[in-house]
Amino acid sequence: MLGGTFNPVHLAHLRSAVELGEALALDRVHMVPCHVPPHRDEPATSAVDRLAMLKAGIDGASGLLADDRELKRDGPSWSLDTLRSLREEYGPDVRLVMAIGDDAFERLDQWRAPAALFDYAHLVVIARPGHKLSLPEELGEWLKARHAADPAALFDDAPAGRWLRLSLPSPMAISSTDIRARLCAGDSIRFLVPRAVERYIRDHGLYDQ
Ligand SMILES: Nc1ncnc2c1ncn2[C@@H]1O[C@H](COP(=O)(O)OP(=O)(O)OP(=O)(O)O)[C@@H](O)[C@H]1O
Ligand SMILES: O=C(O)c1ccc[n+]([C@@H]2O[C@H](COP(=O)([O-])O)[C@@H](O)[C@H]2O)c1
Repeated sequence: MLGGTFNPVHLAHLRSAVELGEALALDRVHMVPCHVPPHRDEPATSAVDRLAMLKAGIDGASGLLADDRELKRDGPSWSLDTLRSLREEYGPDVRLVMAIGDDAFERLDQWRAPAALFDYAHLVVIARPGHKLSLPEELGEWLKARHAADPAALFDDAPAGRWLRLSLPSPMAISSTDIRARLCAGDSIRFLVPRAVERYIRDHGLYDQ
């Protein structure tokens, strides 16, 4: 599972999903747009538009799924509920992985029931270019016991419960914030998002361009 606000989805999200799947030999990657982001202001762009852009961006790519399960729940889109629902779908024995970028990982201690997340999935932290990972001391200490040295160790003994930081082959310094700023300024976003996402943004007049 790779969750996100995806406001809008960009090539680093999509490339990360593909490379994550390959690096860990995953059967599929559920890309899950949040309905109501738990720890940031509600985006001006609706969850329906963000999901539609994600679908357009994935464009049938093998192994990637645009997963709308958070849009079906009201209230904050807690990842704990999403993992619980994936675990129910796949059963107790399948290895589940939740992937998040460095920036999200640094704030894990502010998430809802962070320890309980590990009951449902492994956590993989994707190195984000231009970002030096810096964990609050207490969070770093707490995570030590759950650290896996490599992907083999991550999957060694249990379908959930450990974490690992991964540097993927094609890191990209792209962010949705930067894309929104470019659109606001009337600048090009060509080659930062898939062509179909660019078209959707234009056709729906999103981001005040
Ligand atoms: N360039 C990137 N490289 C690696 N991981 C990324 C990158 N951009 C986003 N992520 C990760 O993907 C997940 C979803 O990201 P999100 O939708 O918040 O995109 P974003 O570009 O960080 O958006 P914003 O700039 O609005 O915060 C998060 O876990 C985030 O850390
Ligand atoms: O469950 C939580 O408490 C929680 C708190 C902050 C973020 N998340 C999830 O982390 C993912 C990345 O968040 P964001 O804000 O970087 O798009 C996204 O799926 C969010 O729903 C989840």
